[in-house]
Amino acid sequence: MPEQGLGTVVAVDGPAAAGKTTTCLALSKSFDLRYLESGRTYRIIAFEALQRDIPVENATKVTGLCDELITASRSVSLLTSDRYAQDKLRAARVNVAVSTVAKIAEVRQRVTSLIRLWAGAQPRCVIEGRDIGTTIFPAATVKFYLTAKPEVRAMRRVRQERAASYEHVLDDVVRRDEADMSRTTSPLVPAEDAIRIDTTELTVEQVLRLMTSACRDRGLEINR
Ligand SMILES: Nc1ncnc2c1ncn2[C@@H]1O[C@H](COP(=O)(O)OP(=O)(O)O)[C@@H](O)[C@H]1O
Ligand SMILES: Nc1ccn([C@H]2C[C@H](O)[C@@H](COP(=O)(O)OP(=O)(O)O)O2)c(=O)n1
Repeated sequence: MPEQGLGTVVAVDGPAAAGKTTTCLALSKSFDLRYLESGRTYRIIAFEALQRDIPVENATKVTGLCDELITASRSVSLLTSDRYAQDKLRAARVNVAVSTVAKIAEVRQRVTSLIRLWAGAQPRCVIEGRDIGTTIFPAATVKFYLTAKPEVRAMRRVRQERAASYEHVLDDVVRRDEADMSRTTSPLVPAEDAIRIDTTELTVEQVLRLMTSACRDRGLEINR
């Protein structure tokens, strides 16, 4: 059982620009939790595939690349590698390629193992992604599923990345929602026991109040 002996895990899942990173970083400070952005690893694999002209549809080649990256970074370090600039991992072409990479079951298995290994070494952590509360840590201490209307999420991302075109960002958000929710392996769905928060009409502070209160109810001790 991968979850045996695990410390506190707060799982935060949901679609793009629902507010996962913002709230995870705040919870990480408030409750002294180590933070992991799991989507970054899928982005690194997609980015490297594009750099090396590996077709992202080729599951065998992408899985081979994934193994190579894991070996080169000595296992879990791939998850937290600072070799990759944020703007490169968030480029439009990576946004497109990452959905295909994230569908590959063998890649998901490897990333899942890395995340479990990483979390096993942390006394307390908060992890954001798409399948943290469903597949990776079904027995997480607290699970959140954040969402918001696609139009609102796209507008947030436009402001965040100073993107030129709202239409392009909305198309990407809707396309990734569809890809993440419809894939066979670990699709994006709320865990049955996740606390669902629709952030469409809530401020970050309001969302954080709900999340903080739920964490305290589950026995997490606040830092400050
Ligand atoms: N409830 C909210 N209201 C307004 N803006 C928000 C809210 N939650 C997040 N944001 C903003 O939306 C953008 C995307 O949020 P982020 O936390 O990166 O989303 P995710 O990690 O789910 O992709 C950021 O600029 C963030 O400040
Ligand atoms: N646990 C995860 C995390 C991300 N993914 C995939 C699906 C997502 O569209 C991409 C990118 O995730 P990321 O969290 O960086 O995306 P956003 O910041 O929410 O836009 O990776 C996944 O399949 N499983």
